[in-house]
Amino acid sequence: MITMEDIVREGHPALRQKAEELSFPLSKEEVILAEEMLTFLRNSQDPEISEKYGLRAGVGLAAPQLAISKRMIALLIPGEYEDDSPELEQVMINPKIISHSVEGVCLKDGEGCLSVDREVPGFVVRHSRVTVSYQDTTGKTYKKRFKGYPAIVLQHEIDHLNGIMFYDYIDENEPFALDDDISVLG
Ligand SMILES: OCN(O)CCCc1ccccc1
Ligand code: NI
Repeated sequence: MITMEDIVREGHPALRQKAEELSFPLSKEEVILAEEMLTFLRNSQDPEISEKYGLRAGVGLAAPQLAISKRMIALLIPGEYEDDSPELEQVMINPKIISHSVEGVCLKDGEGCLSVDREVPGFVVRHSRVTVSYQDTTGKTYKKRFKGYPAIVLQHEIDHLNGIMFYDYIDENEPFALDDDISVLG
């Protein structure tokens, strides 16, 4: 199972590389990796398992965070209430933002990252809405629109495939500076 030891931290070259597209059919190892990434997110959100294995809760994970420079991400965004089904539970292969809104959004409390063992305060302004094409592990292609928190998480993960970290967007001099047309979420 994937644990925190498998997640590389800032300074590791994989976090600053452009990851390679995967070709289909996926290898057995790649299919297993996809399942393991989603399982990590489920475990990280489970009070008992996360406590037992010392997992930081995550709603997304990108293969480069495992020092695997491949364009694969996993997303597990809980529903609004405890017993709801997840808002988004998906492994995306070769995800690509094919269009996005002009409007911007950011999370009121900023962002964090499993590969960053420190707080980096500041607003991370992202596209409010994105249209993403991706494939699932069988190679089936999808084109879907996302908004709100899922859109933010998705952009954070796709950034990892391009060697971008959330704090790259934070203005060092004015971390909480905001243009007045940016909506703040959360
Ligand atoms: O790359 C995944 N990861 O580091 C876990 C945190 C994901 C995440 C946290 C805050 C806002 C967007 C995305
Ligand atoms: Ni991250």
